[in-house]
Amino acid sequence: MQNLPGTSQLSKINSQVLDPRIPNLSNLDTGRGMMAISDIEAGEVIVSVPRKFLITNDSLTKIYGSQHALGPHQLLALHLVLVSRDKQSWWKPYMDLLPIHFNTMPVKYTKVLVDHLPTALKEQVLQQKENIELDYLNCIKFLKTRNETMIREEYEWAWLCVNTRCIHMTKMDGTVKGGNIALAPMLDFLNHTSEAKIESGFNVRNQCFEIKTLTPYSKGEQVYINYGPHDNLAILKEYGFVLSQNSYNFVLLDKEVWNLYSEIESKQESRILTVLYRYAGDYSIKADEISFRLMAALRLLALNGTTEPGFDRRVMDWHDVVMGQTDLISTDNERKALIMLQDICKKVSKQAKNEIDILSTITETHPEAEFHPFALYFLRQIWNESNDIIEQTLVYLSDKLSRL
Ligand SMILES: C[S@@+](CC[C@H](N)C(=O)[O-])C[C@H]1O[C@@H](n2cnc3c(N)ncnc32)[C@H](O)[C@@H]1O
Repeated sequence: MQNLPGTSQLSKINSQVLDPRIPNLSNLDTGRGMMAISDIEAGEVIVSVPRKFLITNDSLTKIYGSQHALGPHQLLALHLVLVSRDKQSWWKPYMDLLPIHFNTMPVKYTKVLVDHLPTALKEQVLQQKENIELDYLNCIKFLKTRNETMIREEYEWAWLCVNTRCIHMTKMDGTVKGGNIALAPMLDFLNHTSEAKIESGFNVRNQCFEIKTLTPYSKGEQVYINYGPHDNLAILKEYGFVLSQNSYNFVLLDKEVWNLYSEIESKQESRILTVLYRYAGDYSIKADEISFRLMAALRLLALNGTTEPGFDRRVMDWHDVVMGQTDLISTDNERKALIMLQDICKKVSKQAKNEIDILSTITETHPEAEFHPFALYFLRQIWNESNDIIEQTLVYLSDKLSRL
């Protein structure tokens, strides 16, 4: 990949092409990326894109006017579709460098793989698909006013370009918070690691969008930015890849905990849910952590029956633990809560192992199915990571129970 002449003021980073057709499933396969061409110190600005090269909502309003109901993501995607049709466009060198497919993103998976996405991810992916469709229909309405049209595939490609490459415009001096999304050519060739520490924003003094690295790099190393504190499920959904090591990974156990609630609450009135109120949902485990909310919910579920005498007293004890005034409600309650979690983990581990087995033979059981090899690799990794977290939690639980 060549630097786009004049589109950025890159000083010490250059770009490198890795052929996307050659499957290389190693940690380093990030597609195209930026490389340090000399040592870079912490605190240096690594990329600086002048305002006139940013594709922002403001710049698009100058082209398309403001008499439309399109949001920034919708309009940026529509703009990419229209510009990609213009073979004489000044932006052609940039357009030619945009990805040609997004087949590693779950939203593009065929049913054979979608059926094996973790439930929470599957729901989010279906929602993303619906968002793309709604945005497409809105843009079609707008195009009709200009006697133009476009096909779904064109728009989906452009929508995903924006999703995976946009920046959030905030001023570097912090005067404007929230900001807006925009495309910043060249800067969007920087890949992600969770180790990278950066500061970014629009510098009002020089009218450039800048990224400053707080991590030093040596000549020849790939330079990274940080897309945010995302676990691999979120990275896969939004960007179509996974990190080989990701300390943000977690397993969500909401469905399993709600099942326990419904078993209890179907027999009695919903007193537990009333008590739970601020701790409802978001029950997760990480490799070395059981979330506070999850333990709070399980301890409540482990209180003896809501209709049995003394329930209100026991709920007060539960409140004391939640407020950090005491560690345990009682040894019996703690044991019950941990055993509940152990049962949940065993069930979820069985499901994860089953998915890993199915995915390991899916190319033989579904020879007709078409999918990108990375898509299958990423999906297997997601399940393996979940299983590792669950197994580590099971080891922790059995140790903890043996010492209670
Ligand atoms: C902003 S673009 C970065 C440039 C991109 N590599 C390219 O070739 O155009 C974001 C995309 O880069 C890829 N990517 C970024 N960081 C990555 C990483 N650590 N590992 C693998 N792919 C990565 C993903 O495909 C993601 O959707």
